[in-house]
Amino acid sequence: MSNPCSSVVPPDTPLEVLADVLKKAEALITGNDEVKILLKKAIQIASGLDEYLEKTTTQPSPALQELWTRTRSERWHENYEKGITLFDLPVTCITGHVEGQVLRFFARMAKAQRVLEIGMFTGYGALSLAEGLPLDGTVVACEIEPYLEKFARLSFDKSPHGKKIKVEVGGAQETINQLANERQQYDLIFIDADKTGYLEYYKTIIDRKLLAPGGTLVVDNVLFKGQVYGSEEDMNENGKALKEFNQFVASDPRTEQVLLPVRDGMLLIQHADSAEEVEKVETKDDVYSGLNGKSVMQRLRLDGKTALVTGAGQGIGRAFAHALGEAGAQVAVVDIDTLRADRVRRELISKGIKAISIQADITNKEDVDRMVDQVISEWGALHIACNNAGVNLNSASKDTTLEEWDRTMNVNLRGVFLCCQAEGRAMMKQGYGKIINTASMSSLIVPHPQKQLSYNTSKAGVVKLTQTLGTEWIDRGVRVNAISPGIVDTPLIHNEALKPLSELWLKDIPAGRFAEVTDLQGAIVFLASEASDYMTGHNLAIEGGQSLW
Ligand SMILES: C[S@@+](CC[C@H](N)C(=O)[O-])C[C@H]1O[C@@H](n2cnc3c(N)ncnc32)[C@H](O)[C@@H]1O
Repeated sequence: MSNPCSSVVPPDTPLEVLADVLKKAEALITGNDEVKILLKKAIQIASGLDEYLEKTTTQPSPALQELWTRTRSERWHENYEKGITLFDLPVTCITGHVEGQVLRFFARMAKAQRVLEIGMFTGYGALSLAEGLPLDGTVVACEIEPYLEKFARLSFDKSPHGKKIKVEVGGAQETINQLANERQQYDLIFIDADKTGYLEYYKTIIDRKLLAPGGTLVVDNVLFKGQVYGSEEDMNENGKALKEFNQFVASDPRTEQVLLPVRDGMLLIQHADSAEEVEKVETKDDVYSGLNGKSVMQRLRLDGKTALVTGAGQGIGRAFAHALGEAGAQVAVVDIDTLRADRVRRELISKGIKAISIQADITNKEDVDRMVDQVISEWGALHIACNNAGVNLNSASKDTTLEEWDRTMNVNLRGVFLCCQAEGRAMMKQGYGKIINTASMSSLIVPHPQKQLSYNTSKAGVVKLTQTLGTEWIDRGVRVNAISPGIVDTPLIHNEALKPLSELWLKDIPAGRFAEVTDLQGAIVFLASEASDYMTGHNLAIEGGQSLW
């Protein structure tokens, strides 16, 4: 990938301007060989740096490369003449490879969740920022040109990170006023729109607290091709605006800043008052500073953790696998059905989550041991285990066959015991682990009018097993808890035989609807995270209030 600001397009950074000036001087010199040699050397150093940075920086993702190529080959001037764009946009607008990578690093280093970009153009910066965010991160990108939203979206749709980007079409000042009215806050803000608007953007961001505490504001083009420190005569309107902007920020006691000479200059700004405010605070305990320095949201993250979920090929297990992965864990998708497990594994990989699939029958001890061994040999540890696989067979108790009873107990109770035992042994060796068993609301009430003695009994057994293990293993660092879902809208309840019961069930649910598998995702992340470390043996019912009626 080459620089858009090379020979084809006018110089766009102080270095490019310098190289250009030196080349012009070289062309004018006649005779004096010594001066020529010195000029050549100066040209080499000035014009070689950007290219060297391009080469030594990690190459962009395929989606960014494609976006770059499309941006370069678009006929921007013609678009303007035909009225497709409101303004005559120069191709040098694009952030580009090195700066894009810097933005990606900033997003990662700041552990940013929420990013605001003012001035998107074709989306190179927005996509670079999105690539640096966790799966649940968001970039709001402001852009005045409606055409650019469509242009950028084509490339965003080809990237797994594109869906993190929301484009706000319109004047950026109006958009950020609206965001401030909504009391939105961002961990990272990138200003890269009309230069004469910078000061107002800055004032709105700082005065109206759009920048979250501890957040960073990054402002692009603050050197403006060297004009801000060059002679007044060479300054155009934008150069003047940026000089004034830089002076204002430098003398603002509310912020501190550093100017990095990356390409056309990137100014990093943070709130300065935090150090003084912190001094004034009397109680600086774990509540104030966060346990081990981590905020509660950071303690809910599962980065670096490894997890397995049984019955993850569909329904609740699949939702658990996605939730754990979105929170940062690497996930082993376990199912008796290889194809289903692999399908979910591929879903996770497509979202950038590290995942493997394991075929295992949880009623078979060898399979269960192999499942745990495989996770540990793949990732070195097992931190989180969700024992979710189960069956639901129904019959009036007087007619319940021994086969139904045995099958239900075999999968729902014996299988969960086998899993807990193998997982608990591995976790106790590590001194830390989280086991979450899927029980059921039927461990608390007797759902009706369907008859399901063996199911209810097995799930009550899962709760007692959870309580017993939860108290037995807590001093070895292993927490065992259960989630008891109410009636979940999974393929299981769309079974013809169960359909007539739906209306009756709905009358019993204060929430007035069945649970969606997504209703359970917050709970699984919480129970898997260190935020719930003091909870053990608990049965967490998520049933829209059904067990209370
Ligand atoms: C330098 S380009 C942005 C480059 C972009 N950050 C990137 O990563 O490639 C500036 C963009 O700001 C947009 N813009 C200019 N004035 C604006 C305004 N008042 N509100 C919103 N967008 C504006 C322009 O249409 C242009 O696309």
